[in-house]
Order: sequence, then structure tokens, then C-alpha cells
Amino acid sequence: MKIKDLAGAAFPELSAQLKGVSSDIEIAGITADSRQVKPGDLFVAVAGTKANGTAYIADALSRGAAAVVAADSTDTGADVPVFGLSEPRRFLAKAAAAFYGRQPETMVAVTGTAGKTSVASFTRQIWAHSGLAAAMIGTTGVVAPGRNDYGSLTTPDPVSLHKLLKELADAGVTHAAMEASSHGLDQSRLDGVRLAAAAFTNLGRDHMDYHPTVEHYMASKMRLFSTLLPKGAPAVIFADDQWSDQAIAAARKAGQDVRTVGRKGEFLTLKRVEHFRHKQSAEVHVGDDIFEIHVPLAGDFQIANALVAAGLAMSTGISAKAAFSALEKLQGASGRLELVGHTKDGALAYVDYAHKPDALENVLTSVRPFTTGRIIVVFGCGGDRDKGKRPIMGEIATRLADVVIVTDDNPRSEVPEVIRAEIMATAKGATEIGDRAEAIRTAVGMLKSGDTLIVAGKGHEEGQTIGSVTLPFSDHEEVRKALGGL
Ligand SMILES: CC(=O)N[C@H]1[C@@H](OP(=O)(O)OP(=O)(O)OC[C@H]2O[C@@H](n3ccc(=O)[nH]c3=O)[C@H](O)[C@@H]2O)O[C@H](CO)[C@@H](O)[C@@H]1O[C@H](C)C(=O)N[C@@H](C)C(=O)N[C@H](CCC(=O)O)C(=O)O
Ligand SMILES: Nc1ncnc2c1ncn2[C@@H]1O[C@H](COP(=O)(O)OP(=O)(O)OP(=O)(O)O)[C@@H](O)[C@H]1O
Ligand SMILES: N[C@H](CCC[C@H](N)C(=O)O)C(=O)O
Ligand SMILES: [Mg+2]
Repeated sequence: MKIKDLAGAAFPELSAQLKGVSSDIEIAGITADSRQVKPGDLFVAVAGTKANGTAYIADALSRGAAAVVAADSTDTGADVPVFGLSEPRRFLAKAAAAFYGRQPETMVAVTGTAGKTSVASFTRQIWAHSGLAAAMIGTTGVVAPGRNDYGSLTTPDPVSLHKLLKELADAGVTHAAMEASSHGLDQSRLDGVRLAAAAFTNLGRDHMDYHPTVEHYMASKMRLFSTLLPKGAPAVIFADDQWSDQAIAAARKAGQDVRTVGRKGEFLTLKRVEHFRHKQSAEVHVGDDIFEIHVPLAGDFQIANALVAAGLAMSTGISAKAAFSALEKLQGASGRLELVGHTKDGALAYVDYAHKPDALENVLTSVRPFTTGRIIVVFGCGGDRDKGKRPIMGEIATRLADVVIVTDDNPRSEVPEVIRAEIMATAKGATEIGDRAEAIRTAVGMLKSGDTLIVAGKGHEEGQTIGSVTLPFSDHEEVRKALGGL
């Protein structure tokens, strides 16, 4: 593809700079990582959290880059043009979209602190229930007809993302739901995606290592409405969160068709909810119609997620009736309050991905109504991530559970004992067991009839990162092994 076609109408700033021979430069590929440059590639130098890509222009050139885009145009002395653009990350996304050229025709994105993976997964399931070839892209990876790949980032970098979207479109996928993380939005990872609708779930404390303030965190999330979703497109917003009004205001300001869902929702109004052990039923009003919905999952928050997903599906052509009937067969996203097994006398063991305060609070509150005995929780906090959440989570665990075991999550480059001590500081009466497998065995061994065990923080993850090494580890497997050994 020629660089002039890549720039095209999508990036007038670059088109304006292209003249003469440089506009005919043939681009073989695009990357923002100099180490991945192959001869003929376009290297886009972006500023990151650890390094600035401009420092690697020389490296990219030595590997055969055909052109470079950076924040400033500089003369490299080499026979390769360096185009200066004010927003290289945004260009990277637009260029990747143009380079790969195709995406599933109908795409939606969901943002929020908690519930993104669940909503993306439920939306895919509702579409699939209506016979559509549907996919989801998020924390748990990629799920599409005939495809289930484990993932690493919640929102992939733009080059991987658009390569994936083309693959999905080529494989016949027409509908895709993706997660928009605050990092992804802030770093313009999905600026090249054409969205038919978008959603907001809620805002809580997370990623305060990355965002200087909560307002910055919220503003990053709001880019989904203010910058990415086209004017007039449906914006599905969960109405019962304390940040809902701000999200509604952002979407209204951007001229979108705001559709609120929840108890205060006007598009889908939640009336009555009944919680059972493994399922919930609710009454939902849609205009003048009243529906009884049944969701075969535990956890109050799953009703909220199900409504947001139904709102997205209905905003992309699915009828209310079809959306709600699909909810009856919903499968939870892997590791989201997932019942992994039970003891012989019926104590339940769940694996959950709560790794931030609100999520932990929600999950522990959700299991209380059906726990006649004790709630036992095993959790830790990841290293190299927001340290401020550790004491908050310690307090929540001891307030809402009866037995708390503090263990390791992914310590990464941090000293595990230090992370645990920061949690233990507020977790009065908690037991500390660093080895996660041993912590799970101990907790399972304590279970008596009526108890509920929550192993929180790692959900679907299949490894544990200690230092720079990731060893195979699965909470599911450890819980099953421990239950089997009883
Ligand atoms: C903090 C963060 O978001 N980092 C992501 C970001 O890296 P960065 O921009 O900070 O990179 P950097 O190391 O400062 O380097 C700057 C630039 O120089 C380039 N470089 C660097 C070295 C070199 O030799 N040559 C070179 O060209 C890099 O490729 C990069 O383009 O861009 C990279 C490429 O897209 C990502 O891989 C990387 O994710 C790291 C691995 C990460 O852990 N991210 C997490 C925090 C994350 O994004 N999480 C969110 C939210 C999760 C949730 O749901 O809660 C997610 O969407 O997954
Ligand atoms: N709507 C919700 N409100 C509050 N807590 C929720 C909600 N949905 C899920 N949770 C909690 O958050 C955890 C993660 O859920 P999910 O994976 O769907 O969210 P996410 O936004 O994708 O999270 P992440 O950013 O970590 O990928 C769940 O295991 C549960 O504990
Ligand atoms: N996407 C999140 C996942 C955190 C999961 C938790 N197990 C941890 O390692 O902290 C992050 O990278 O911050
Ligand atoms: Mg997620």
C-alpha cells in the first residue's frame, strides 16, 4: 500500500505533507515498536510511559523502515522521510485501520471500571443467539465462531487490533463487541475502529498508578463518547452508578442517542429483582412492554451487565424479546463469579476476577444473601499496579467476609511480602499465606456446610507472574484439586 493511500482522507495532516516522491512510498507494514520493524515498514514513534519512540528511530531505520511518523519531523540524514504529526498515536490507529482495511461491519465498545468483559461476552452471546456471526475481544482474549484465543491486553494495540479485525471480517464475522480500557482509550488504541454503539457501566477506583486523578481516569473513559462514537449513534449507559450522570452528559454533549438502563434507566427500566443461588429474575420495562427476565448467573452486578448488553444488542438491531430470551442461556465470562465446585456437604467455591476495591465489595456483597455460613475470601493484589488500592481492599475484605486469607496475586517486579503487608495493614484478623496454591488449599479445607469461598483477583488468568517469569497457574485448577482432595 502506498503511503498516500494510507493517509488518504483519514489523516489530512499527513496528506498535506506528502509531496513528490514520498507520496509513492510503498508501505509493507506498520509498527510502533522498532524491534518489530521489517524492511519496507512504516515506523510510528510514540511517547510511552517508559520510553519515547523517537529514541528508536535510528534503530527502526537500521532495520529497513521505509518511512517514519513522529511527533516532530527531523532530518535523519538517511534517505527516508520523517513526517511530523501532532498526534502520532491517533495516526497509528487510523493508519492501522486503513492498512488492514476491514472490520466486522457492526462493532460496539464498552467502557467502565467493572463489567466490561462480562458485557462484551454477553453482547456476543445475544447476537449469536439470533444467528449472527459474532465475536468478542477483551481481557479474556478473542471469542468468535470456531475461535477462542487467550489474550493479554484488554484493548489490544492498534496494529494487532486491526489485523485481528480484518481476520474476523474475512472469516465472516459481522458483529463484534470489544472492551475499551482506560489505557486503551487514553492511548488511542481504538481510534481507528468504526463503532455502531458504545456503552458505559460504572466508575470505581482503578489504575491510579497511571491516571493522575480520578477526573483524568473518567475523562479517558469519556473519550469513547466525546471522540470515538459518531454523533447520533446509540450510547448505552448504566444509570445507577454515581458517575452515570457525567457519562450521560458526555454522550449528550457529543450528540449521541443516549439510552439509559437500570433502575433509573429510561430505555430499559429495571423494576423488581429476585436473587436465587445460581440465578436471578427481574422485571424490565421497555416502553409500555413488561418483560420478565431470567439470568442464570449469581451476583447482583450481572443483572446490570446483562441490561447493558441487552441495550447494546437492541441498539444494533436485535428485538427486546430476542435479547431477553438469549439472557436465559447466558454463560458467565470465564472467572467472573464462576462456580468451580462444591464440597460434599454443599459449600460453594467460586473463582472471581475482582482485583479492585469496588469489584471486591460487589462480589462479597453478592454472595451474602445465599450464604448461610461464612464467607471465606482468598485474595492478593498485583505488583507494579496501583498501590493505593491495597489497604482499601484489605478493609473491604475484613468488613464483608468472615475469614480472610491474604495471598499473592501477580507480584511482578515487587517484593511479595511488601504487597501483602500493605493489604494486611488494614485487614485485621486476616491470615497471610504467600503461596497462592497453599492459600487456596487452606481455604477449601476450612469449608463447612453453608459456607461460600471466593478466590478473587485472577479470574481467567492461566499464569502467575513472579519477577519477570510467568509460571502456569490457574485458580480454577487449584480449587478443583483442593476440592478433589477432600
Ligand atoms: C502502561 C501501558 O499501557 N503500556 C502499554 C504501552 O506501552 P508504552 O507506550 O508505555 O511503551 P514504552 O515502553 O514507554 O515505549 C514507548 C514506545 O517505544 C517503543 N519502543 C520501545 C523499545 C524499543 O526498543 N523500541 C521501541 O520502538 C515501544 O514499542 C512504544 O511504542 O503500549 C504498549 C504497546 O501497545 C503496550 O504493550 C503496553 O502495555 C503494557 C504491557 C501493559 O501492561 N499495559 C497494561 C497496564 C494495560 O494496558 N492495561 C489495560 C487495562 C487493563 C484493565 O482492563 O484493567 C489493557 O487494556 O489491557
Ligand atoms: N457491573 C459491575 N459492577 C461491579 N462489579 C462488577 C460488575 N461486573 C463485574 N464486576 C466485578 O468485577 C470483576 C471483573 O468483571 P469483568 O471482567 O466483567 O470487568 P472488566 O471491566 O472487564 O474488568 P478488567 O478491567 O479487570 O478487565 C468481576 O469478577 C466482578 O467481581
Ligand atoms: N488488566 C489488569 C489485570 C489485573 C489482574 C490482577 N490479577 C493483577 O495482576 O493485578 C492489569 O493489568 O492491571
Ligand atoms: Mg476486562
